Amino acid sequence: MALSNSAGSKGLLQTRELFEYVLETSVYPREPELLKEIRVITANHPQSLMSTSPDAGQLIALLQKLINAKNTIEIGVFTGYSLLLTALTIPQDGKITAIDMNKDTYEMGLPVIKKAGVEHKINFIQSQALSALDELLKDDANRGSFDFAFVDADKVNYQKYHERLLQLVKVGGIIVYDNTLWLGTVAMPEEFVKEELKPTRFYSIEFNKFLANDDRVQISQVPLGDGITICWRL
Ligand SMILES: C[S@@+](CC[C@H](N)C(=O)[O-])C[C@H]1O[C@@H](n2cnc3c(N)ncnc32)[C@H](O)[C@@H]1O
Ligand SMILES: O=c1cc(-c2ccc(O)cc2)oc2c(O)c(O)ccc12
Repeated sequence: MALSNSAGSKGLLQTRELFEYVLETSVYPREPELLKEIRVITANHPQSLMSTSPDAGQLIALLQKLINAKNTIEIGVFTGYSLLLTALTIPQDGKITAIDMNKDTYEMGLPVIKKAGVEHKINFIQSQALSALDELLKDDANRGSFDFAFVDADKVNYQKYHERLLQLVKVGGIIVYDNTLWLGTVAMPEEFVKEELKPTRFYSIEFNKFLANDDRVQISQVPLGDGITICWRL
């Protein structure tokens, strides 16, 4: 099924044909049916573009499998594409702490999550992410307890999330940040960038430089979806 949040564009690849080739050849044939359902539901939302792209999602699931992720955290749920992806990937007794200030969008995808039989793995916290993370940090049992974190929310706060996640994610765990290439604008001269994209472009450039110099993590920035940066906690 070709419907996607980003099939109307070429992602970050050279041509739309090449992007569609990757999706049609390697991504959609392996995408679970219920994730496709979340994409269909999300397509009706005016901000459907925000959904994690299936090609990036496929790599995220692979990373989770590789490290046997069991206890995970997600900042930025929206309608639940990345949430369901994680819920389908981790084991039956795995847990996801899923944080979003908007519960209405989470509830759009919830029937599909229930149909998948994975709701029991999810602790949805409706909150500003910073305060939710600070709350988690108050309990010493949470420190170093998470195997995997996925961050896909307000880019202005990524550095603040990073400092907190470094305390919550165990050594050997992984933190993935979405949108680190911000629609390709991080490498465009500022005068060519649409006004509404400029603030996030600025924060993304600063965050990318920060991560490049952070020796608490080993990183790889991957041009899938809108750019994801994988951080391995050292
Ligand atoms: C890009 S969408 C997440 C997409 C999601 N990962 C998916 O696969 O569909 C960003 C989400 O972050 C949430 N968000 C933005 N800023 C936030 C904040 N400061 N605290 C909590 N949630 C926030 C928004 O409500 C929105 O649902
Ligand atoms: O406006 C966007 C677009 C995206 C986006 C673009 C291309 C992809 O392959 C994936 C995602 O992501 C966004 C996002 O995460 C956000 O918080 C706000 C806006 C957008």
